[in-house]
Amino acid sequence: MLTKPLEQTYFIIDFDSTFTKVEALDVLGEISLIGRPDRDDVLDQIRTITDRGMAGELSLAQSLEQRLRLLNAHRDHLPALIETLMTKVSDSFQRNRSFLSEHADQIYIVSSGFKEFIVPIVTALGVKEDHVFANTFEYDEKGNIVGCDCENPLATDGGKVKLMRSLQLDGDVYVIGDGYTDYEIRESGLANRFYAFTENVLRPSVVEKADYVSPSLDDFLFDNKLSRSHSYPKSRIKVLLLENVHPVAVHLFEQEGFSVEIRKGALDEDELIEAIRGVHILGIRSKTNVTQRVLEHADRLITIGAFCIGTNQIDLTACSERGIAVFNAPYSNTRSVVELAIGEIIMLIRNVVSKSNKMHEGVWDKSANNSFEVRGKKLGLIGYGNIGTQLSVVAEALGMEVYFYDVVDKLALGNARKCRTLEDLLAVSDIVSLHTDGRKDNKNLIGAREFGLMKEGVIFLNLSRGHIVDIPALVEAIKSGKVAGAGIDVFPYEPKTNSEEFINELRGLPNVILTPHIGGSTEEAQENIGTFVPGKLLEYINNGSTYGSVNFPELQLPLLKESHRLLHIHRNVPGILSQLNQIFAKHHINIKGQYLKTDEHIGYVITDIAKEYDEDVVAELRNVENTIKFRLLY
Ligand SMILES: NC(=O)c1ccc[n+]([C@@H]2O[C@H](COP(=O)([O-])OP(=O)(O)OC[C@H]3O[C@@H](n4cnc5c(N)ncnc54)[C@H](O)[C@@H]3O)[C@@H](O)[C@H]2O)c1
Ligand SMILES: O=C(O)[C@H](O)COP(=O)(O)O
Repeated sequence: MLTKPLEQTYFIIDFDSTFTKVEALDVLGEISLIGRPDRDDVLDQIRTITDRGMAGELSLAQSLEQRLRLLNAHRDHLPALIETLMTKVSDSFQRNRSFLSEHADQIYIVSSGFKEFIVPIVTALGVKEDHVFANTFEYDEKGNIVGCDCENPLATDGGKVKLMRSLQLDGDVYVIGDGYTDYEIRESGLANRFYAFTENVLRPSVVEKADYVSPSLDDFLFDNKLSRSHSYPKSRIKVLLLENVHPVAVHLFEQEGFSVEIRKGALDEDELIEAIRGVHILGIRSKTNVTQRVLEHADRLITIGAFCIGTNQIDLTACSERGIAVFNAPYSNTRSVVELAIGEIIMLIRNVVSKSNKMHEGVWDKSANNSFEVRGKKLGLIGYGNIGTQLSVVAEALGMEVYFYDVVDKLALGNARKCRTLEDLLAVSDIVSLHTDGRKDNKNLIGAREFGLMKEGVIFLNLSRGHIVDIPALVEAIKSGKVAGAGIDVFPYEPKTNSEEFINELRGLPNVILTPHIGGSTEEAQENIGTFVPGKLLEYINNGSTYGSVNFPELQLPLLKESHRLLHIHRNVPGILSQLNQIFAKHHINIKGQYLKTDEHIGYVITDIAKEYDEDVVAELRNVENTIKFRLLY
């Protein structure tokens, strides 16, 4: 928080690696040294000198003089430098242009860089030209840059301190910068606070001296309750990703400026309770159970991403009741499951597994007994959703006859035939493949009775969820010969990590392919999921859109432009919308757009309002009875 009124507070901002992402003289070197065989070596030398200067190991005069000599630059290189720097303005400065222009009277740029390139960049974002204090180049008669104006205090050691003394600012002075010379202003007593700016570079020796660390300008503005582009600094949004989620997802969240923690395996309930505190976004796969108990400890959780299809591991009702939106990737790995199922059907019906095992023991058993083609065989699909339908199409292409049974009336694709009952499907199929979702009611859907109804010598596949099949009944059916071959990818209990032993009664049985829940584990699928799910989570976090959520009323919203967006999640009881609108009316709030969608548990109201609003409104909206969660987007 500011300690003096805004008009009596001055913001002294560094240029290189603070206002811009880069050191301008490094960029100038990249331009001026083009074509030189030793370019990379010289650029390395320039960077080393810059870093030593910034860390306080070299005097400023030494650092400037040595770098200018190595640069060999010319006046004609400056337009290209300015053009490049324009694209390198720090992201949070770009986002907060309005702060720079609205408070131009309080903002000064104090830099040991050069006005020739600083002025065009900072004035384009609203800073006043006469508030820029920096060096100027000296040129020879051919336009070569040969040095700098030595009379300028900023060209000398302790230059920023001398300059600040001469400014005689009457009020509080806050310095924002990444370098040691910025800290020196505070050390000299000419500033009240020094904020180490770490968005582009983190210098431990500078951070150590800082009063505060600002990972971005958003953080600085948030901490001082100043006008800003984001209601909450992105660096403070914590993302926890479990179960080896693809690195592309980590990259996407980091690119957004969020703080990301990753863990390789799944966590059990107590471990997750410990880890979930302070987390805003949780990313899991099929093995992490998000229970009511876990959610009771999720003090900051806004949204959960299931980086897979199944969401049966998440207590969706409890999430809705707490206003936590859950998203998954319903299509990204379906093809991978289908390909594995087809491969397994062929391997099992040809008895390849047993033959291969024997070969490894030195047994040559060439025969056609119990080996069949898939062409013309009857494939029975239980569950005709995204995977079942895709498998149906691919299997038909191989010449199989497809039958399916689904609890919902589904359109048959191609020549597939719908079965009226599960019993009808079991009676007709040579191969039975399970593709239902993992809802609790489906526990032991396939047990002794169902195996009894199948054909003798049936091939059985489960690549859906482990609890849907009664494993002792399957073991019995395999031992009796009823099931001639089985492909099982999912199990009622699955090891949490790769170092835990897999214990199951199916181990060691003949013509059984056991796979460690890898139906969706291909490079392609994981990368697809790693891009898709963060896309959904970011749309929700940044824009409020819930399109594709598995537990929230779905709303696809227009992008937020020149408005604030109020997101209100409440228990679905009558009268909430009118209460919200009464509050808006009372405060003369200009509503620019409003959207409402409800489901049986919750209502979701989005209201876009003009940027100028009375802060009391927010408190009143939060206090509306039956409010579950409230967020404000800038
Ligand atoms: N092994 C893996 O790695 C892997 C990968 C992806 C998906 N899966 C699992 O595969 C299964 C299918 O995925 P999907 O994307 O096709 O799901 P989906 O939701 O699109 O389809 C499931 C279908 O099953 C039907 N259904 C539910 N209960 C049924 C029942 N008792 N009898 C008949 N039909 C029933 C539903 O009506 C729905 O049409 C899910 O359990 C999913 O979690 C596993
Ligand atoms: O639900 C799914 O998509 C599959 O079961 C895959 O789960 P996984 O991401 O944990 O492998």
